[in-house]
Amino acid sequence: MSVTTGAPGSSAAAAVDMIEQAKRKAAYRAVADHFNSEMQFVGIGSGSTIIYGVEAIKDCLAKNPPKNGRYIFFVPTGFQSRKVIEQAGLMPMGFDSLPENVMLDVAFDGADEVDDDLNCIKGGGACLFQEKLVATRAKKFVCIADYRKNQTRLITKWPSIPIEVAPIAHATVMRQLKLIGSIEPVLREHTLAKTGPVQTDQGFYIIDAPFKPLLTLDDVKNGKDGSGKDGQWEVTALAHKIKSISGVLEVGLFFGPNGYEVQAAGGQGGQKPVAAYFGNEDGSVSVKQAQPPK
Ligand SMILES: O=C(CO)[C@H](O)[C@H](O)COP(=O)(O)O
Repeated sequence: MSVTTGAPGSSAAAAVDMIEQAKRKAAYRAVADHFNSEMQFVGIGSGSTIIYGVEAIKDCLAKNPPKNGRYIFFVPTGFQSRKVIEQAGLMPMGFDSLPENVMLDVAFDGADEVDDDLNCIKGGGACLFQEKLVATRAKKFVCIADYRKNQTRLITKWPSIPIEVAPIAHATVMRQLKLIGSIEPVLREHTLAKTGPVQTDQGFYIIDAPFKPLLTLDDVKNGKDGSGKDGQWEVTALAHKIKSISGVLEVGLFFGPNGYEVQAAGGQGGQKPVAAYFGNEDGSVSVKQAQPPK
């Protein structure tokens, strides 16, 4: 997760402040549209933007508390997310404590980039595996971000795909990624006091794998070749290809049918969001959303 700072009063500080306001605006709109105090189980993602999502939920609950002293359980996607839930005075529940057959009413999370089909890159904060577990356990998965993440295609501004790998396999996975067209994948390392590879909540490593900008299904329908020839991939094809490499626990591409579509087909959950909210520089919020069920 990169954080830009600047001296108070400087133009860099004003830019940071504007981005933070954009995240907060998006979070409040997303929560107003998709959360209510009658819900029972809610997923909470990781990163800097979700902090505003939890703030918005807390504000909503202060105005409309659950009736009859009922609790809402908030399911985190990792250590940071659990801390955010606890610090807000909300009730955390571990993913593995969810009763069988229970779906989350909604899951909110940030994103590193979202395309026009609502495919996402996630994992900038090294939490992709648990984020995918939670997203696919939700009736609806909702992303919150600022305008920088809103792009037509993935790998437009965000440079690479985070991939969570078993430490013992990281070198062999990097080699495989190069063979399928990744341009110089890197093992993510600490940049501050500690040296060595970043470890996820599972004790795994993260490889950041750059690719050419990814094609959407519309691009393919319009005749473009997304099969990986010359390193040019369509999102779903690339996600399956990376996931099939031995040693990969999870790929930071959230793709395929969304929760509405999966449920309409008789299944549960979907890893693609049903809606993504982007706070803009001018204070407005843009929404990309899937058609809800009739
Ligand atoms: O996927 C994630 C963590 O692994 C985050 O949700 C994503 O990186 C967005 O973070 P931020 O809200 O700080 O921009």
